Amino acid sequence: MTFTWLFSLQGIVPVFVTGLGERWLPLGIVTLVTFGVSWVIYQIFLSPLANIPGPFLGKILPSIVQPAYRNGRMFRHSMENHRRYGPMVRLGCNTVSFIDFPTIQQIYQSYEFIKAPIWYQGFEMFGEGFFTTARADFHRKRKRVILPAFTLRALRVMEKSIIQFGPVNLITGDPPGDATEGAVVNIYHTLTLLSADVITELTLGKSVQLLSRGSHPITEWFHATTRLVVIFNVFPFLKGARWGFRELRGLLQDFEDYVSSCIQERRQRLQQEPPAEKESSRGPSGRLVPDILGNLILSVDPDTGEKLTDQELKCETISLLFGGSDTVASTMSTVLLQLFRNPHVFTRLQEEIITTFPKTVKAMGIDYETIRHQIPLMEAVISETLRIMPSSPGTFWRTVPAGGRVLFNHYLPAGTEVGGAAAAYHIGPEWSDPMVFNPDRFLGVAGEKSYPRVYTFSLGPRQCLGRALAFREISLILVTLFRFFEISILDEEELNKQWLHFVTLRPHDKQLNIAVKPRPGFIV
Ligand code: HEM
Repeated sequence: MTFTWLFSLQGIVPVFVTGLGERWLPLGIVTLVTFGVSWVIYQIFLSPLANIPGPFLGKILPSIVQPAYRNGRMFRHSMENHRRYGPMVRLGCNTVSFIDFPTIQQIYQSYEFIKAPIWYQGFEMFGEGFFTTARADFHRKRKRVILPAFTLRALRVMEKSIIQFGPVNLITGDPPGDATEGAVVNIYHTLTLLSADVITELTLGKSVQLLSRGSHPITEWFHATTRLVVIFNVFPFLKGARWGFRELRGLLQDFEDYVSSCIQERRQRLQQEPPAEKESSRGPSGRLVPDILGNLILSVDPDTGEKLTDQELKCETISLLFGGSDTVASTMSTVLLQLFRNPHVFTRLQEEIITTFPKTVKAMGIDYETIRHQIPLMEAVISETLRIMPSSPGTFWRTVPAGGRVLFNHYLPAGTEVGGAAAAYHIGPEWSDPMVFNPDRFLGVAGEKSYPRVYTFSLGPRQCLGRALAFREISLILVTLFRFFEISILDEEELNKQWLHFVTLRPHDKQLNIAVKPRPGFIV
Protein backbone atom coordinates (compact mmCIF):
# COMPACT_ATOMS: atom_id res chain seq x y z
CA MET A 1 0.00 0.00 0.00
CA THR A 2 1.38 3.42 -0.87
CA PHE A 3 0.50 6.63 0.97
CA THR A 4 1.08 9.75 -1.06
CA TRP A 5 0.94 13.18 0.50
CA LEU A 6 -0.75 15.23 -2.21
CA PHE A 7 -1.34 18.60 -0.70
CA SER A 8 -2.07 20.22 2.57
CA LEU A 9 -4.25 23.22 3.44
CA GLN A 10 -1.84 25.19 5.62
CA GLY A 11 -0.73 21.87 7.08
CA ILE A 12 -4.07 21.40 8.83
CA VAL A 13 -6.03 19.26 6.40
CA PRO A 14 -3.65 16.72 4.95
CA VAL A 15 -5.04 14.80 2.04
CA PHE A 16 -3.75 11.27 1.55
CA VAL A 17 -4.24 9.10 -1.46
CA THR A 18 -4.33 5.64 -0.05
CA GLY A 19 -3.82 2.41 -1.79
CA LEU A 20 -3.26 3.90 -5.23
CA GLY A 21 -0.60 2.26 -7.25
CA GLU A 22 1.79 4.41 -9.30
CA ARG A 23 -0.41 3.82 -12.39
CA TRP A 24 -3.47 5.39 -10.77
CA LEU A 25 -1.71 8.36 -9.27
CA PRO A 26 -2.27 10.69 -12.31
CA LEU A 27 -5.97 9.82 -12.23
CA GLY A 28 -6.06 10.66 -8.52
CA ILE A 29 -4.42 14.02 -9.17
CA VAL A 30 -6.81 14.83 -12.05
CA THR A 31 -9.79 13.94 -9.82
CA LEU A 32 -8.53 16.16 -7.02
CA VAL A 33 -7.80 19.09 -9.32
CA THR A 34 -11.27 18.74 -10.90
CA PHE A 35 -12.80 18.66 -7.43
CA GLY A 36 -10.76 21.69 -6.37
CA VAL A 37 -11.72 23.75 -9.44
CA SER A 38 -15.42 22.82 -9.08
CA TRP A 39 -15.28 23.74 -5.40
CA VAL A 40 -13.84 27.18 -6.15
CA ILE A 41 -16.37 27.83 -8.96
CA TYR A 42 -19.24 26.75 -6.71
CA GLN A 43 -18.12 28.88 -3.77
CA ILE A 44 -17.52 31.99 -5.85
CA PHE A 45 -20.48 31.90 -8.24
CA LEU A 46 -23.14 29.43 -7.10
CA SER A 47 -23.17 29.21 -3.30
CA PRO A 48 -26.09 30.94 -1.52
CA LEU A 49 -23.37 33.10 0.11
CA ALA A 50 -21.80 33.99 -3.27
CA ASN A 51 -23.11 37.57 -3.32
CA ILE A 52 -21.79 38.43 0.15
CA PRO A 53 -18.59 40.50 -0.06
CA GLY A 54 -15.37 39.16 1.37
CA PRO A 55 -11.75 38.28 0.66
CA PHE A 56 -11.00 35.61 -1.97
CA LEU A 57 -9.50 33.13 0.52
CA GLY A 58 -12.49 33.66 2.78
CA LYS A 59 -14.82 32.65 -0.02
CA ILE A 60 -13.12 29.38 -0.80
CA LEU A 61 -11.73 28.12 2.54
CA PRO A 62 -13.45 27.18 5.79
CA SER A 63 -12.58 29.88 8.32
CA ILE A 64 -11.04 27.49 10.85
CA VAL A 65 -8.22 26.47 8.47
CA GLN A 66 -7.26 29.98 7.42
CA PRO A 67 -3.69 31.10 8.12
CA ALA A 68 -4.84 34.14 10.15
CA TYR A 69 -6.29 31.80 12.80
CA ARG A 70 -2.98 30.10 13.27
CA ASN A 71 -0.75 33.14 13.45
CA GLY A 72 -2.84 35.04 15.99
CA ARG A 73 -4.01 37.73 13.58
CA MET A 74 -7.61 36.69 13.05
CA PHE A 75 -9.14 39.63 14.86
CA ARG A 76 -7.01 42.02 12.82
CA HIS A 77 -7.96 40.14 9.64
CA SER A 78 -11.63 40.47 10.56
CA MET A 79 -11.24 44.19 11.38
CA GLU A 80 -9.46 44.90 8.10
CA ASN A 81 -12.07 43.03 6.09
CA HIS A 82 -14.98 44.80 7.78
CA ARG A 83 -13.27 48.12 7.07
CA ARG A 84 -12.91 47.10 3.45
CA TYR A 85 -16.17 45.26 2.71
CA GLY A 86 -18.67 46.75 5.20
CA PRO A 87 -20.85 45.47 8.04
CA MET A 88 -21.42 42.00 6.53
CA VAL A 89 -18.41 39.99 5.37
CA ARG A 90 -17.98 36.42 4.20
CA LEU A 91 -14.89 35.40 6.16
CA GLY A 92 -15.07 31.69 5.39
CA CYS A 93 -16.81 29.65 2.71
CA ASN A 94 -19.61 28.92 5.20
CA THR A 95 -18.99 31.82 7.59
CA VAL A 96 -20.45 35.31 7.69
CA SER A 97 -19.34 37.99 10.13
CA PHE A 98 -21.33 41.10 11.17
CA ILE A 99 -20.67 44.37 12.94
CA ASP A 100 -24.22 45.69 12.71
CA PHE A 101 -25.63 45.78 16.26
CA PRO A 102 -29.29 44.86 15.52
CA THR A 103 -28.00 41.80 13.65
CA ILE A 104 -25.67 40.91 16.53
CA GLN A 105 -28.66 41.14 18.89
CA GLN A 106 -30.75 38.98 16.56
CA ILE A 107 -28.09 36.26 16.65
CA TYR A 108 -27.36 36.23 20.40
CA GLN A 109 -30.52 37.34 22.15
CA SER A 110 -32.12 33.89 22.26
CA TYR A 111 -31.20 30.22 22.07
CA GLU A 112 -32.27 30.11 18.40
CA PHE A 113 -28.77 30.33 16.92
CA ILE A 114 -26.82 27.57 18.67
CA LYS A 115 -23.06 27.51 19.27
CA ALA A 116 -21.33 26.36 16.07
CA PRO A 117 -19.96 22.88 16.91
CA ILE A 118 -16.68 23.29 15.05
CA TRP A 119 -15.54 25.93 17.55
CA TYR A 120 -16.73 24.20 20.72
CA GLN A 121 -16.77 20.44 20.15
CA GLY A 122 -13.07 20.00 21.03
CA PHE A 123 -13.78 21.02 24.59
CA GLU A 124 -16.43 18.32 24.89
CA MET A 125 -13.65 15.80 25.53
CA PHE A 126 -14.54 16.53 29.18
CA GLY A 127 -18.23 15.81 28.49
CA GLU A 128 -21.16 18.01 27.55
CA GLY A 129 -20.99 21.10 29.74
CA PHE A 130 -22.48 24.51 30.39
CA PHE A 131 -19.97 26.32 28.15
CA THR A 132 -19.98 23.92 25.19
CA THR A 133 -23.50 22.59 24.96
CA ALA A 134 -25.56 23.47 21.91
CA ARG A 135 -28.79 22.28 23.60
CA ALA A 136 -30.98 25.01 25.12
CA ASP A 137 -32.76 22.67 27.58
CA PHE A 138 -29.45 21.29 28.87
CA HIS A 139 -28.07 24.83 29.24
CA ARG A 140 -31.14 26.14 31.13
CA LYS A 141 -31.07 23.18 33.53
CA ARG A 142 -27.33 23.42 34.19
CA LYS A 143 -27.56 27.18 34.68
CA ARG A 144 -30.04 26.71 37.52
CA VAL A 145 -27.33 24.83 39.45
CA ILE A 146 -24.32 26.96 38.46
CA LEU A 147 -25.81 30.45 38.75
CA PRO A 148 -26.01 30.55 42.60
CA ALA A 149 -22.19 30.42 42.67
CA PHE A 150 -22.07 33.70 40.70
CA THR A 151 -24.72 35.81 42.45
CA LEU A 152 -23.75 39.11 44.05
CA ARG A 153 -24.04 37.57 47.51
CA ALA A 154 -21.87 34.61 46.53
CA LEU A 155 -19.24 36.99 45.12
CA ARG A 156 -19.26 39.01 48.35
CA VAL A 157 -18.53 35.85 50.32
CA MET A 158 -15.70 35.05 47.89
CA GLU A 159 -14.12 38.48 48.15
CA LYS A 160 -11.74 37.51 50.95
CA SER A 161 -10.30 34.66 48.86
CA ILE A 162 -10.01 36.96 45.85
CA ILE A 163 -8.11 39.53 47.92
CA GLN A 164 -5.91 36.90 49.56
CA PHE A 165 -4.80 35.30 46.29
CA GLY A 166 -5.00 38.50 44.20
CA PRO A 167 -4.00 41.77 45.86
CA VAL A 168 -2.24 40.36 48.96
CA ASN A 169 -0.42 37.86 46.81
CA LEU A 170 0.57 40.71 44.47
CA ILE A 171 2.16 42.89 47.12
CA THR A 172 3.88 40.02 48.89
CA GLY A 173 4.80 38.38 45.58
CA ASP A 174 8.10 38.31 43.87
CA PRO A 175 7.95 40.64 41.94
CA PRO A 176 6.58 43.27 42.42
CA GLY A 177 6.33 42.88 46.22
CA ASP A 178 10.08 42.85 46.71
CA ALA A 179 10.74 45.45 44.02
CA THR A 180 13.32 48.00 44.94
CA GLU A 181 13.30 51.45 43.47
CA GLY A 182 13.02 51.30 39.70
CA ALA A 183 12.88 47.51 39.46
CA VAL A 184 11.76 46.16 36.09
CA VAL A 185 8.83 43.76 36.14
CA ASN A 186 7.22 41.84 33.29
CA ILE A 187 3.76 42.70 34.53
CA TYR A 188 2.04 40.57 31.87
CA HIS A 189 3.75 37.52 33.35
CA THR A 190 2.99 38.55 36.93
CA LEU A 191 -0.68 39.15 36.20
CA THR A 192 -0.99 35.86 34.33
CA LEU A 193 0.34 33.96 37.35
CA LEU A 194 -1.78 36.01 39.70
CA SER A 195 -5.03 35.34 37.84
CA ALA A 196 -4.17 31.62 37.78
CA ASP A 197 -3.67 31.78 41.56
CA VAL A 198 -7.09 33.38 42.08
CA ILE A 199 -9.07 31.21 39.68
CA THR A 200 -7.58 27.96 41.00
CA GLU A 201 -8.45 29.00 44.56
CA LEU A 202 -12.00 29.66 43.42
CA THR A 203 -12.60 26.72 41.10
CA LEU A 204 -10.40 24.00 42.63
CA GLY A 205 -10.74 25.06 46.27
CA LYS A 206 -6.97 25.49 46.54
CA SER A 207 -4.67 27.91 44.80
CA VAL A 208 -1.74 26.60 42.78
CA GLN A 209 0.23 29.64 44.02
CA LEU A 210 2.23 30.07 40.85
CA LEU A 211 3.39 33.55 41.79
CA SER A 212 5.13 32.41 44.95
CA ARG A 213 6.10 28.87 43.91
CA GLY A 214 7.11 29.70 40.36
CA SER A 215 5.82 26.50 38.81
CA HIS A 216 3.06 23.91 38.89
CA PRO A 217 2.17 21.20 36.35
CA ILE A 218 -1.13 23.00 35.68
CA THR A 219 0.72 25.24 33.20
CA GLU A 220 1.64 22.22 31.10
CA TRP A 221 -1.85 20.71 31.50
CA PHE A 222 -3.34 23.96 30.21
CA HIS A 223 -1.14 23.93 27.12
CA ALA A 224 -1.89 20.27 26.42
CA THR A 225 -5.63 20.85 26.78
CA THR A 226 -5.58 23.89 24.50
CA ARG A 227 -3.70 21.96 21.82
CA LEU A 228 -6.07 19.01 21.99
CA VAL A 229 -9.11 21.30 21.87
CA VAL A 230 -7.80 22.84 18.64
CA ILE A 231 -7.04 19.41 17.15
CA PHE A 232 -10.43 17.96 18.15
CA ASN A 233 -12.30 21.02 16.87
CA VAL A 234 -10.88 20.34 13.42
CA PHE A 235 -10.90 16.52 13.62
CA PRO A 236 -13.71 15.61 16.07
CA PHE A 237 -13.55 11.90 15.12
CA LEU A 238 -10.10 11.71 16.78
CA LYS A 239 -11.63 12.42 20.20
CA GLY A 240 -12.81 8.85 20.68
CA ALA A 241 -9.78 7.23 19.00
CA ARG A 242 -7.49 5.30 21.33
CA TRP A 243 -4.36 6.07 19.31
CA GLY A 244 -2.39 9.24 18.68
CA PHE A 245 -1.29 12.19 20.81
CA ARG A 246 -0.14 9.90 23.60
CA GLU A 247 1.84 12.52 25.43
CA LEU A 248 -0.93 15.12 25.27
CA ARG A 249 -3.56 12.60 26.33
CA GLY A 250 -1.33 11.54 29.24
CA LEU A 251 -1.10 15.15 30.44
CA LEU A 252 -4.84 15.51 30.06
CA GLN A 253 -5.39 12.44 32.20
CA ASP A 254 -3.10 13.87 34.91
CA PHE A 255 -5.09 17.11 34.76
CA GLU A 256 -8.43 15.29 35.11
CA ASP A 257 -7.09 13.21 38.01
CA TYR A 258 -5.86 16.35 39.75
CA VAL A 259 -9.22 18.11 39.33
CA SER A 260 -11.03 15.01 40.63
CA SER A 261 -8.78 14.91 43.70
CA CYS A 262 -9.47 18.63 44.34
CA ILE A 263 -13.20 17.95 44.18
CA GLN A 264 -12.88 15.09 46.70
CA GLU A 265 -10.77 17.22 49.06
CA ARG A 266 -13.18 20.12 48.85
CA ARG A 267 -16.15 17.84 49.51
CA GLN A 268 -14.45 16.48 52.64
CA ARG A 269 -13.55 19.94 53.92
CA LEU A 270 -17.11 21.15 53.35
CA GLN A 271 -18.35 18.51 55.73
CA GLN A 272 -16.09 19.94 58.43
CA GLU A 273 -16.40 23.70 57.73
CA PRO A 274 -19.06 25.85 59.37
CA PRO A 275 -21.17 27.79 56.83
CA ALA A 276 -19.67 31.19 55.93
CA GLU A 277 -23.03 32.83 55.37
CA LYS A 278 -26.66 31.82 55.15
CA GLU A 279 -28.56 32.77 52.03
CA SER A 280 -32.21 32.62 52.85
CA SER A 281 -33.82 33.01 49.46
CA ARG A 282 -32.13 30.43 47.22
CA GLY A 283 -31.50 26.73 47.06
CA PRO A 284 -32.48 24.11 49.61
CA SER A 285 -28.92 24.06 50.98
CA GLY A 286 -28.99 27.87 51.49
CA ARG A 287 -25.29 27.84 52.24
CA LEU A 288 -22.58 29.95 50.63
CA VAL A 289 -18.83 29.33 50.93
CA PRO A 290 -15.85 31.42 49.75
CA ASP A 291 -15.14 29.54 46.52
CA ILE A 292 -16.97 28.55 43.33
CA LEU A 293 -16.21 24.82 43.65
CA GLY A 294 -17.61 24.66 47.18
CA ASN A 295 -20.76 26.43 46.04
CA LEU A 296 -21.13 24.12 43.04
CA ILE A 297 -20.80 21.05 45.29
CA LEU A 298 -23.50 22.43 47.60
CA SER A 299 -25.79 23.71 44.87
CA VAL A 300 -29.06 21.95 44.15
CA ASP A 301 -31.37 22.30 41.14
CA PRO A 302 -34.38 24.10 42.68
CA ASP A 303 -36.77 22.30 40.31
CA THR A 304 -35.52 18.72 40.56
CA GLY A 305 -33.46 18.68 43.75
CA GLU A 306 -30.53 17.17 41.79
CA LYS A 307 -26.88 17.97 42.53
CA LEU A 308 -23.96 17.89 40.10
CA THR A 309 -22.20 14.53 39.90
CA ASP A 310 -18.42 14.36 40.26
CA GLN A 311 -18.07 13.95 36.49
CA GLU A 312 -20.24 17.03 35.88
CA LEU A 313 -18.34 18.99 38.51
CA LYS A 314 -15.08 18.09 36.80
CA CYS A 315 -16.30 19.21 33.40
CA GLU A 316 -17.69 22.51 34.71
CA THR A 317 -14.64 23.21 36.88
CA ILE A 318 -12.28 22.79 33.95
CA SER A 319 -14.24 25.15 31.71
CA LEU A 320 -14.48 27.75 34.47
CA LEU A 321 -10.72 27.47 34.98
CA PHE A 322 -10.19 28.20 31.30
CA GLY A 323 -12.93 30.86 31.11
CA GLY A 324 -11.64 32.79 34.11
CA SER A 325 -7.84 32.80 33.83
CA ASP A 326 -6.34 34.21 30.61
CA THR A 327 -9.37 36.45 29.96
CA VAL A 328 -8.80 38.23 33.26
CA ALA A 329 -4.99 38.34 32.94
CA SER A 330 -5.22 39.69 29.42
CA THR A 331 -7.74 42.37 30.44
CA MET A 332 -5.53 43.57 33.30
CA SER A 333 -2.57 43.91 30.96
CA THR A 334 -4.54 45.71 28.27
CA VAL A 335 -5.92 48.11 30.92
CA LEU A 336 -2.34 48.93 31.91
CA LEU A 337 -1.38 49.42 28.28
CA GLN A 338 -4.28 51.81 27.69
CA LEU A 339 -3.47 53.76 30.86
CA PHE A 340 0.17 54.13 29.81
CA ARG A 341 -1.00 55.30 26.39
CA ASN A 342 -3.38 57.81 28.03
CA PRO A 343 -1.45 59.33 30.94
CA HIS A 344 -4.13 61.99 31.66
CA VAL A 345 -6.60 59.19 32.47
CA PHE A 346 -3.98 57.32 34.50
CA THR A 347 -3.18 60.38 36.62
CA ARG A 348 -6.89 61.01 37.23
CA LEU A 349 -7.45 57.39 38.28
CA GLN A 350 -4.43 57.28 40.60
CA GLU A 351 -5.55 60.49 42.29
CA GLU A 352 -9.04 59.08 42.87
CA ILE A 353 -7.58 55.89 44.32
CA ILE A 354 -5.23 57.68 46.70
CA THR A 355 -7.99 60.08 47.81
CA THR A 356 -10.35 57.17 48.45
CA PHE A 357 -7.85 55.03 50.35
CA PRO A 358 -5.52 57.70 51.87
CA LYS A 359 -4.60 55.83 55.00
CA THR A 360 -4.91 52.28 53.77
CA VAL A 361 -1.72 50.42 54.54
CA LYS A 362 -2.80 46.85 53.77
CA ALA A 363 -4.28 45.18 50.70
CA MET A 364 -7.03 43.79 52.95
CA GLY A 365 -8.13 47.40 53.55
CA ILE A 366 -9.25 47.78 49.93
CA ASP A 367 -12.72 46.45 49.17
CA TYR A 368 -14.79 46.24 46.04
CA GLU A 369 -17.93 48.01 47.28
CA THR A 370 -15.86 51.15 48.05
CA ILE A 371 -14.14 50.99 44.66
CA ARG A 372 -17.48 50.61 42.90
CA HIS A 373 -19.17 53.50 44.60
CA GLN A 374 -16.30 55.92 45.11
CA ILE A 375 -14.06 55.23 42.13
CA PRO A 376 -16.49 54.53 39.26
CA LEU A 377 -13.66 55.54 36.91
CA MET A 378 -11.98 52.18 37.61
CA GLU A 379 -14.81 50.17 36.05
CA ALA A 380 -15.22 52.74 33.28
CA VAL A 381 -11.53 52.29 32.41
CA ILE A 382 -11.96 48.50 32.32
CA SER A 383 -15.07 48.79 30.12
CA GLU A 384 -13.42 51.27 27.75
CA THR A 385 -10.35 49.03 27.50
CA LEU A 386 -12.55 46.04 26.71
CA ARG A 387 -14.26 48.15 24.03
CA ILE A 388 -11.17 49.46 22.27
CA MET A 389 -9.07 46.32 22.83
CA PRO A 390 -11.31 43.41 23.89
CA SER A 391 -9.36 40.59 25.53
CA SER A 392 -11.57 38.10 23.64
CA PRO A 393 -11.52 39.99 20.33
CA GLY A 394 -12.79 37.18 18.14
CA THR A 395 -16.23 36.07 17.05
CA PHE A 396 -18.39 33.71 19.08
CA TRP A 397 -19.68 31.64 16.18
CA ARG A 398 -23.27 30.45 16.01
CA THR A 399 -25.19 28.32 13.48
CA VAL A 400 -28.22 29.46 11.46
CA PRO A 401 -31.11 27.18 12.51
CA ALA A 402 -33.25 24.88 10.34
CA GLY A 403 -35.14 26.71 7.61
CA GLY A 404 -32.48 29.42 7.31
CA ARG A 405 -32.89 33.03 8.44
CA VAL A 406 -32.73 36.53 6.98
CA LEU A 407 -29.92 38.52 8.55
CA PHE A 408 -29.00 42.03 7.43
CA ASN A 409 -31.48 41.63 4.54
CA HIS A 410 -29.76 38.51 3.22
CA TYR A 411 -31.18 35.01 3.32
CA LEU A 412 -28.67 32.63 4.93
CA PRO A 413 -29.32 28.90 4.68
CA ALA A 414 -29.43 26.60 7.71
CA GLY A 415 -25.97 25.62 8.92
CA THR A 416 -24.24 28.89 7.95
CA GLU A 417 -21.85 30.04 10.69
CA VAL A 418 -22.63 33.58 11.78
CA GLY A 419 -21.43 35.92 14.50
CA GLY A 420 -20.56 39.43 15.59
CA ALA A 421 -16.89 40.40 15.31
CA ALA A 422 -16.11 41.78 18.79
CA ALA A 423 -13.04 43.87 17.97
CA ALA A 424 -14.36 45.25 14.66
CA TYR A 425 -17.81 46.04 16.09
CA HIS A 426 -16.40 48.03 19.03
CA ILE A 427 -14.48 50.40 16.78
CA GLY A 428 -17.24 50.60 14.17
CA PRO A 429 -19.87 53.24 13.32
CA GLU A 430 -21.95 52.35 16.41
CA TRP A 431 -19.48 54.32 18.54
CA SER A 432 -18.60 58.03 18.36
CA ASP A 433 -14.85 58.77 18.04
CA PRO A 434 -14.23 55.02 18.32
CA MET A 435 -10.43 55.25 18.27
CA VAL A 436 -10.32 57.67 21.20
CA PHE A 437 -9.83 56.08 24.63
CA ASN A 438 -12.56 57.81 26.58
CA PRO A 439 -13.74 56.06 29.76
CA ASP A 440 -16.23 58.87 30.33
CA ARG A 441 -18.48 57.21 27.78
CA PHE A 442 -19.10 54.61 30.52
CA LEU A 443 -19.81 57.08 33.32
CA GLY A 444 -23.15 58.60 34.41
CA VAL A 445 -25.91 59.08 31.85
CA ALA A 446 -23.53 58.32 28.96
CA GLY A 447 -22.76 54.98 30.62
CA GLU A 448 -26.42 54.02 30.70
CA LYS A 449 -26.46 54.32 26.91
CA SER A 450 -23.10 52.64 26.32
CA TYR A 451 -23.30 49.53 28.51
CA PRO A 452 -26.23 47.92 26.67
CA ARG A 453 -24.25 48.20 23.41
CA VAL A 454 -21.16 46.44 24.73
CA TYR A 455 -20.64 42.97 23.32
CA THR A 456 -17.26 42.02 24.84
CA PHE A 457 -18.92 39.46 27.12
CA SER A 458 -21.34 38.34 24.37
CA LEU A 459 -25.10 38.88 24.78
CA GLY A 460 -28.27 37.03 25.71
CA PRO A 461 -28.64 33.69 27.48
CA ARG A 462 -25.09 32.55 26.56
CA GLN A 463 -23.30 35.71 27.67
CA CYS A 464 -20.38 35.46 30.07
CA LEU A 465 -21.36 34.16 33.49
CA GLY A 466 -18.17 35.48 35.08
CA ARG A 467 -18.51 39.14 34.13
CA ALA A 468 -19.23 40.45 37.66
CA LEU A 469 -16.47 38.24 39.08
CA ALA A 470 -14.03 39.54 36.46
CA PHE A 471 -14.81 43.19 37.28
CA ARG A 472 -14.44 42.52 41.01
CA GLU A 473 -11.13 40.70 40.62
CA ILE A 474 -9.59 43.13 38.12
CA SER A 475 -10.67 46.19 40.13
CA LEU A 476 -9.28 44.82 43.39
CA ILE A 477 -5.95 43.84 41.88
CA LEU A 478 -5.37 47.00 39.86
CA VAL A 479 -6.47 49.40 42.61
CA THR A 480 -4.04 47.62 44.96
CA LEU A 481 -1.26 47.87 42.39
CA PHE A 482 -1.88 51.60 41.84
CA ARG A 483 -2.32 52.32 45.57
CA PHE A 484 0.90 50.70 46.70
CA PHE A 485 3.23 51.12 43.71
CA GLU A 486 4.28 53.89 41.37
CA ILE A 487 4.52 52.29 37.98
CA SER A 488 5.62 53.51 34.57
CA ILE A 489 6.15 51.92 31.18
CA LEU A 490 9.73 50.97 30.46
CA ASP A 491 9.96 52.48 26.99
CA GLU A 492 7.92 53.51 23.94
CA GLU A 493 8.44 50.14 22.28
CA GLU A 494 6.37 48.46 24.97
CA LEU A 495 3.45 50.69 24.02
CA ASN A 496 3.57 49.89 20.34
CA LYS A 497 4.41 46.22 20.24
CA GLN A 498 2.10 43.82 18.49
CA TRP A 499 -0.57 41.91 20.40
CA LEU A 500 -1.67 38.54 19.08
CA HIS A 501 -4.99 36.80 19.47
CA PHE A 502 -5.21 33.09 20.02
CA VAL A 503 -8.05 32.59 22.48
CA THR A 504 -7.32 35.87 24.24
CA LEU A 505 -5.01 38.78 23.45
CA ARG A 506 -1.39 38.76 24.52
CA PRO A 507 1.80 40.68 23.68
CA HIS A 508 3.60 38.81 20.87
CA ASP A 509 6.64 38.20 23.13
CA LYS A 510 4.52 37.64 26.27
CA GLN A 511 6.11 40.66 27.89
CA LEU A 512 4.88 44.00 29.13
CA ASN A 513 7.79 45.49 30.99
CA ILE A 514 7.23 48.24 33.51
CA ALA A 515 9.31 50.05 36.11
CA VAL A 516 7.96 49.60 39.64
CA LYS A 517 8.67 51.63 42.73
CA PRO A 518 6.87 50.88 46.01
CA ARG A 519 5.07 53.88 47.50
CA PRO A 520 6.15 54.53 51.06
CA GLY A 521 4.13 53.32 54.00
CA PHE A 522 2.35 50.08 53.30
CA ILE A 523 2.45 46.97 55.39
CA VAL A 524 2.67 43.54 53.85
C1 HEM B 1 -12.54 40.01 31.34
C2 HEM B 1 -12.76 38.74 31.50
C3 HEM B 1 -13.71 37.92 30.67
C4 HEM B 1 -14.10 38.09 29.38
C5 HEM B 1 -13.69 39.19 28.40
C6 HEM B 1 -15.03 37.02 29.07
C7 HEM B 1 -15.67 36.86 27.86
C8 HEM B 1 -16.59 35.87 27.60
C9 HEM B 1 -17.27 35.72 26.34
C10 HEM B 1 -17.06 36.60 25.13
C11 HEM B 1 -18.10 34.65 26.45
C12 HEM B 1 -18.98 34.07 25.35
C13 HEM B 1 -18.13 33.05 24.62
C14 HEM B 1 -18.87 32.29 23.55
O1 HEM B 1 -20.05 32.39 23.37
O2 HEM B 1 -18.13 31.54 22.91
C15 HEM B 1 -17.95 34.11 27.77
C16 HEM B 1 -18.63 33.01 28.25
C17 HEM B 1 -18.43 32.48 29.50
N1 HEM B 1 -17.59 32.96 30.47
FE1 HEM B 1 -16.45 34.65 30.38
N2 HEM B 1 -15.15 36.22 30.17
C18 HEM B 1 -14.38 36.74 31.18
C19 HEM B 1 -14.22 36.22 32.44
C20 HEM B 1 -14.86 35.10 32.94
C21 HEM B 1 -14.70 34.57 34.27
C22 HEM B 1 -13.85 35.19 35.38
C23 HEM B 1 -15.47 33.44 34.34
C24 HEM B 1 -15.68 32.50 35.50
C25 HEM B 1 -14.79 32.00 36.25
C26 HEM B 1 -16.13 33.27 33.06
C27 HEM B 1 -17.00 32.25 32.75
C28 HEM B 1 -17.70 32.14 31.57
C29 HEM B 1 -18.66 31.09 31.28
C30 HEM B 1 -19.07 29.97 32.22
C31 HEM B 1 -19.13 31.30 29.99
C32 HEM B 1 -20.13 30.45 29.22
C33 HEM B 1 -21.52 31.04 29.30
C34 HEM B 1 -22.54 30.22 28.55
O3 HEM B 1 -22.21 29.54 27.57
O4 HEM B 1 -23.71 30.29 28.93
N3 HEM B 1 -15.73 34.29 32.23
N4 HEM B 1 -17.02 34.89 28.46
